[in-house]
Amino acid sequence: MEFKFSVNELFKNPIVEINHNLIPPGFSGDRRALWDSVNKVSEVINAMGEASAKAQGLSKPITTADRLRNSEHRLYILLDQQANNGKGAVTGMLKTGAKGLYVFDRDGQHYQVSPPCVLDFYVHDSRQRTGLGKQLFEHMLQKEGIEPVKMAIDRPSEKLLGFLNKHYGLHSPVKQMNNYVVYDGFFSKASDSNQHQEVERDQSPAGTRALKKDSANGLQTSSSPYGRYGAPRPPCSMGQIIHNQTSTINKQQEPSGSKFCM
Ligand SMILES: CC(=O)SCCNC(=O)CCNC(=O)[C@H](O)C(C)(C)COP(=O)(O)OP(=O)(O)OC[C@H]1O[C@@H](n2cnc3c(N)ncnc32)[C@H](O)[C@@H]1OP(=O)(O)O
Repeated sequence: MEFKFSVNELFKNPIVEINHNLIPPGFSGDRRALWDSVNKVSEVINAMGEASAKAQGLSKPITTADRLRNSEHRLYILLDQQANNGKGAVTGMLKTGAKGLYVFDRDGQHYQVSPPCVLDFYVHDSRQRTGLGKQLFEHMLQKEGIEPVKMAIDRPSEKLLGFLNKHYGLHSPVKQMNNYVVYDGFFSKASDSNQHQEVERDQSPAGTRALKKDSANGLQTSSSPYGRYGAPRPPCSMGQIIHNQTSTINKQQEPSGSKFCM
């Protein structure tokens, strides 16, 4: 995507990270230059946000300069510095950020988590399937020190599911009621000590559940160590409904209606 101004002058590197202050990395200049740069960054974000929404068939953009300004999200912007007669062009964007979510694993066990999420990902239509998405995604993984499997994906398109499968071997997504998708490794607890995510308190009413932060994605399981609450629980039918495992539900004898694990 080309702009009237030089994106090469605005952004000094082929991939830049923008946060809520909308200031391009490495900016130097007076107040007037700052105002001008922030306006140009906003124009880039709004144009890419709109193109992304259009590509995903959304009625309105989920990425705008205003929304970024009022969030803790990070937006990675990918440039082609050779394009547009040396002025450069913007070829991709990727927005990430932590979200407080309830997620269910395949057994219906629920977790309160605040994982890093893929929120909006777009490569310009004319440049898709040429490896730019991988380049941008890899940069993000490295900057955020996270594995793809530890991220939650907000309402992924078929293209993104294909992308994650092809490049990271992620398959059989665990679809959530909130339209997020996670993968099986999301729930594993191994090798996460070097990752840092915010831990949230459980909202369970009685406060009887012990909470633990277990993993990169802020995974917390609800566990009740004492008495009958410590006994293994049967599969949760709500979880099975969510994950479309109707055959399992039918096999169970449930005389008095559905059972909820909450
Ligand atoms: C949370 C969210 O943001 S969901 C929305 C994700 N964004 C979109 O769907 C917008 C339109 N799509 C895109 O912008 C891009 O295709 C992206 C961002 C998903 C991937 O970026 P790309 O630069 O195309 O990826 P890259 O070239 O590195 O990898 C290509 C792989 O992605 C997947 N992919 C990309 N485009 C397509 C497509 N049209 N159909 C099916 N799979 C596709 C395939 O696995 C492809 O490998 P293949 O060509 O061997 O089949």
